[in-house]
Amino acid sequence: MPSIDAERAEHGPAKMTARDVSVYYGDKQAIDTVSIDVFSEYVTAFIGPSGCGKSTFLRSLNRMNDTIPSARVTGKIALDGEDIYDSGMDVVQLRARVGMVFQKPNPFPKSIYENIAYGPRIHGLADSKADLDVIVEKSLLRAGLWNEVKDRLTDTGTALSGGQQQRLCIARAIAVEPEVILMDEPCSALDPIATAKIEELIDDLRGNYAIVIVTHSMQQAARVSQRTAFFHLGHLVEYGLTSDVFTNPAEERTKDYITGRYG
Ligand SMILES: Nc1ncnc2c1ncn2[C@@H]1O[C@H](COP(=O)(O)OP(=O)(O)OP(=O)(O)O)[C@@H](O)[C@H]1O
Repeated sequence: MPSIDAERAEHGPAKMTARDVSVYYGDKQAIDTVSIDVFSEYVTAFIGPSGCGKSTFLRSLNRMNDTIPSARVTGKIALDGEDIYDSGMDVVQLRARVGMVFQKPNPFPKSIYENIAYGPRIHGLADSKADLDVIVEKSLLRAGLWNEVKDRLTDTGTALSGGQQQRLCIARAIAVEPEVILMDEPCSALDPIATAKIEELIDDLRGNYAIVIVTHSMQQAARVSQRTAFFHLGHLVEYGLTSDVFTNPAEERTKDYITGRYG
């Protein structure tokens, strides 16, 4: 496993750090004292058997768990060194900086244009309609969707194919200039061709963001990520270079999982 000091020397400080993070739903503990550093310009994959807490931990990184009344987070999570659970943290602003893409594409029931324009408008990123037009075009271009939708920007986003809807959701996240993009099984509702397009897109985007992806597919983790974190029963068992985790795991439990012994 590459040391965090080596990562810092290469990439500067971690974009996000979690220290001794535990997450509870009522009395039930779903995540147990997880510490991890996430770096810009990397795709970090969270893998592990169903129910091990991957999504729970992912959601704690932009306080999406706040929307679940029974959920409680302890420990410390920082973005650029700033505690995201501090009472002074603006959660709307945090979720723009740490964007999220969900398992099921969830465009707003509005036009393609409006799906992208909404965030930049409420975050004051555009002074004029012309500015907004530029943001919409740039975001759709970056998400690899512009050519497919440029002549139908007023059509409703929900009329697009599943893969296009997911790229629209990625464009929507990008439009508010995030630093981190969290993706919770972003391809699980898509066919193999749409999945391949999203994977290509993740690779294209990686240079500009810290990307964290939860995936059930070890092949996908191996294809898209440079770092892999293996979770089991709420614990972070192993975190390291994807190539090491898949070819030479340090922990027996990781080996059992990647060789298909459980999961
Ligand atoms: N809203 C919730 N209320 C109560 N318990 C929950 C809630 N969401 C998740 N859990 C529980 O927390 C544990 C971790 O769930 P989580 O969805 O984070 O795991 P996961 O690894 O992402 O699973 P999967 O791969 O199946 O999506 C599970 O035992 C689950 O039942």
